[in-house]
Amino acid sequence: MPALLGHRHNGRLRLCFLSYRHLTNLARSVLDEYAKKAEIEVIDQAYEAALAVAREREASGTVDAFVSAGANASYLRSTLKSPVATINVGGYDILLALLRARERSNRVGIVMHRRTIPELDAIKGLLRTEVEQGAYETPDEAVACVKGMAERGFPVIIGSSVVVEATERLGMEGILAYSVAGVRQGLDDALELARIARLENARYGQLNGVLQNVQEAVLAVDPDDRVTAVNPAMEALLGIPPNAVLGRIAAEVEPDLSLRGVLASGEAVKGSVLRFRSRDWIANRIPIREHGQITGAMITVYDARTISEADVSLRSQTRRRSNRTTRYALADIGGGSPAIERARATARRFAASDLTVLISGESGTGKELFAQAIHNLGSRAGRPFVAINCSAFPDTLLESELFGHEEGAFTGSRKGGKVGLFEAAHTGTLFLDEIGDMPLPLQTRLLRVLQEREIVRLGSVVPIPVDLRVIAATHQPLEELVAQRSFRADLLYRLNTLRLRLPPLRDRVEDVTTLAEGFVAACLERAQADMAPSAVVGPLGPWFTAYGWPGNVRELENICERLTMLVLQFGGVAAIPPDILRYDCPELFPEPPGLGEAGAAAHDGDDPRAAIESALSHSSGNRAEAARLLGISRATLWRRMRQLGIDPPAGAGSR
Ligand SMILES: Nc1ncnc2c1ncn2[C@@H]1O[C@H](COP(=O)(O)OP(=O)(O)OP(=O)(O)O)[C@@H](O)[C@H]1O
Repeated sequence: MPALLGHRHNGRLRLCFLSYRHLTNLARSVLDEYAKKAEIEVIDQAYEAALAVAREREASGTVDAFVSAGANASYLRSTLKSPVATINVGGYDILLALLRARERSNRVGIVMHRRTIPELDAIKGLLRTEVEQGAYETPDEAVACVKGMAERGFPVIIGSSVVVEATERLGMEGILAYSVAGVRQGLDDALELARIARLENARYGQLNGVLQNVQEAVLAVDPDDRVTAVNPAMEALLGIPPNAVLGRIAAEVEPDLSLRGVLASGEAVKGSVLRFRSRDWIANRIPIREHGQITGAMITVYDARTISEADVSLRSQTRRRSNRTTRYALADIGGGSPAIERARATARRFAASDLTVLISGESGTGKELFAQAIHNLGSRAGRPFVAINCSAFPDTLLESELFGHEEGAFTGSRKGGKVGLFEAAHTGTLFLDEIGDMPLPLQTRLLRVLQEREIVRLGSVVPIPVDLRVIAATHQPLEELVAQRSFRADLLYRLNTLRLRLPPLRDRVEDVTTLAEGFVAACLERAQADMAPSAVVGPLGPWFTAYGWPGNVRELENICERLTMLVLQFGGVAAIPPDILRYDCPELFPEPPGLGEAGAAAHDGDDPRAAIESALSHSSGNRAEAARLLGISRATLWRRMRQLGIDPPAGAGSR
């Protein structure tokens, strides 16, 4: 069923010739000539009867154009939507008819539909004929006109079929005004109109296809607010059967969808919000103009949820472009120690709420890992997770990173403005790492965002609502920062709603091996090596547990990567030369025991500075000799000296 007013069909052009008696008879010979060009149906009826047939043909879509004459033609044209070509009576036709009439009488009447021909008065003297003209609107008027002329002594009357019939009924002579040439012209016009109608219908068909398939609900009206187009999405929205509103006044179908305002003002109204069937919809009303004239208007209605989904996807694409994705879930958090189990259980609890979380813990204890896990476990999973390290930006840059800016907000601001991370994290989570390093003025702005849930871009005054969860992290004791007045107490209270404290690795040594095996396994997999992680970690267990892990899990991960590379290079832990092991992983491997007290001291003894200085003095500044005395490698000695700020003795060179 078409959703636009119009119809569609293929093949030969189809005409419907609607005329009455005398004209039909006149046309028959001509119609045969046109049989090659079009299918022509001839209907010999007048007025209502003709109209009923025409309507039926139009509804069934079996006719491209109609051809008719006189009153019939005007009647059809005022009622049908399809094109109607008219067979006209030209001046030459009248002249020929007059010449024929004059053979019978020099008193001739001419009765035409709706018109008289003033020029005839000028030539009637030439013809030496008395000519009386009459015009009619309805068949009854035609008959009355003919009767009047008969009474006034006009024995011959020229006119349309109705006139000829009425004249003949009075026993007088009627002459048809139409000519064969006029019929041909009418048929030619009809063919042209039919061809154009076909083109228009094809265009309609294409438009209709688009209309049927757009997701938005669409309704269009003509200048009288009558519905001319509607698509299935709109019918579904209105809860009406297909095509039930075509031709009806839109404002009566649904007052909320009225287009009268737009038709009257000619101005588009975009982005208005409608409440419909307990949902929010966004409507755009647009006038339709052709050659500057308003020929109608249309309304498109979108489900507000679609827009918010698109908004989320757009924002998360921006996020993806800036390499912000969550990689970790709770299952990726390694370790089975009671401390980490407690942290995991807390994270699970926190994920169930939407409150702000503050994660504290030393660097490398997995604060971001936990933040991602909380995000992925909660209702915002799948939405953006945007992380920013507050200590990594100068103050002003941090502000524009977080809040975004309008074009021209400051020198060097990006053309077209920039979406800030608060906006990028909309509907998701913003992870503010190293919150303790956030400058005070920005803390004030952050507090306002947490309270108001809206942001204002730099250089703008328009608040933009944001719906996000904030997870902050710190390795600094924020309470102390509050005491030193470098952190706002009220912000701390706000952030502190849910607090997750992550234990340092040294307090959960039992996790080291498990974690190490996990990191080694990942490395082996990346290198596509067929080796058990325990083959790497097992022999090194004592070293792993003896070390203090100041860098926590990040340091462990790093060392595991280096060790795995060495194992792969040398084919096994035992095959790695001790020197290389010490050189590549000095933090893990103290100098082999038994190399002397000085060596142990140089590594982690009571007074490494004194040990090194004494060895250097014994070796007269020769570093190779000092390293040998200390039982450590030259590289380790050099590194230790740098760490402790021991200058090489003068003149010692690089030996
Ligand atoms: N329990 C854990 N299981 C597995 N990997 C972990 C664990 N904890 C931390 N990691 C890893 O250690 C590294 C550091 O973690 P993360 O970046 O989360 O620490 P952080 O506390 O946020 O560090 P910083 O304060 O320096 O930013 C990451 O590569 C992370 O994958």
